[in-house]
Amino acid sequence: MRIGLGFDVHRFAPGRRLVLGGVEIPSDTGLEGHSDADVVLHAVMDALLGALALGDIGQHFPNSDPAWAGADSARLLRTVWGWVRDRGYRLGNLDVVILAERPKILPHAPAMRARIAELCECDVDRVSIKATTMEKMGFVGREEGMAAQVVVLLEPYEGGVTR
Ligand SMILES: Nc1ccn([C@@H]2O[C@H](COP(=O)(O)O)[C@@H](O)[C@H]2O)c(=O)n1
Ligand SMILES: C[C@@]1(CO)OP(=O)(O)OP(=O)(O)OC[C@H]1O
Repeated sequence: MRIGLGFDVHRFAPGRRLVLGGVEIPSDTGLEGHSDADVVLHAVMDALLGALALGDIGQHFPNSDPAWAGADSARLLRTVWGWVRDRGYRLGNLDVVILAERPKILPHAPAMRARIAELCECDVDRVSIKATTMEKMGFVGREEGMAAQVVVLLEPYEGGVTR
């Protein structure tokens, strides 16, 4: 078994799309980033990479590389998940906490769970999404941006998938 921890932060930016957990959420304010700035999938990828001691997403998809400008983070996660699968692991479970004053995350959690489960080739009941505000404290509380934290457990598995 391997455990991994991921954390990411992105600043709010008016006029940008808000993509979280591979799902576009209607909002007049999105997140700033070189890629689509999907803070949730970035933390998922860092957790997976951490579990296998493969570094972090910045090493594999540098923000100085024009190839990743506007990148769909779901596409990057597919690549990272391929590395996990090729090493003979399946997803045990994955737990996400989104730190955001807004928008309300819970109505979008089922779609995010389904998308992450699809990308990580597992049943949706292995993927959890939770959210909390920061009670108006700190950069999240001031609505400057949002953060996501993820813990993942990988299990050795000859078949490669968890269905
Ligand atoms: N962006 C968010 C933040 C919170 N929630 C949900 O509201 C509950 C209460 O949040 P507190 O920070 O006041 O504890 C939280 O447990 C989530 O269920 C949310 O959906 N989106
Ligand atoms: C995936 C990348 C690619 O530029 O996305 P960014 O939007 O730059 O986001 P960040 O979490 O700051 O760093 C990860 C990068 O590797």
